[in-house]
Amino acid sequence: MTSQVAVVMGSTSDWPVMKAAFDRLEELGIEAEKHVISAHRMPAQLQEFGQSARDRGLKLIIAGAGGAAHLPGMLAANTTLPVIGVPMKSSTLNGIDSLLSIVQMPAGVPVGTMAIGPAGAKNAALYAASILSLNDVKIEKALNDFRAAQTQASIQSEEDLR
Ligand SMILES: Nc1c(C(=O)O)ncn1[C@@H]1O[C@H](COP(=O)(O)O)[C@@H](O)[C@H]1O
Repeated sequence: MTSQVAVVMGSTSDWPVMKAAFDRLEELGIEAEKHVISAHRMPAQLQEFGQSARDRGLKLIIAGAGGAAHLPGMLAANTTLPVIGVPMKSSTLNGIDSLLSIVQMPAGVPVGTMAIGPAGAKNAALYAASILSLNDVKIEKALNDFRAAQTQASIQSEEDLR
């Protein structure tokens, strides 16, 4: 089956965080593939990946990177598919560098930017699911089920506290 979403990261060191996005997509029944493609270290591969993404049948790209995190923006520069960026928490600047590199795109080339770290990675998958649910009732149902389970877990944790 063709993947609907590509989870792309700048380094294998980003995988422990980006796995949260990949796993959440899987839980929602969304076919995904994963790649390490650095805009800085693999510029030709990055361009080729971005420019062929739509023709390969992908619907959306989730891109995680840290530090001078140009990967999501450079993917967005090479495709008109939606790109969702996830800033990694960097060791020196706590991910503020990653966040600002991803969020401050020039007008004309948008990247939908999530929060720093694992919460951002999980929300990237949920946000991707919301977009795909516009044309897919199975994903819409999976999202509704996820929300209902989340609400139930919160109610239960409140009751456990008493
Ligand atoms: N921000 C980028 C890009 C890019 O934007 O092209 N390529 C790698 N990186 C980031 O460098 C950090 C350290 O990478 P290494 O652990 O490989 O040294 C990672 O968080 C990666 O996303």
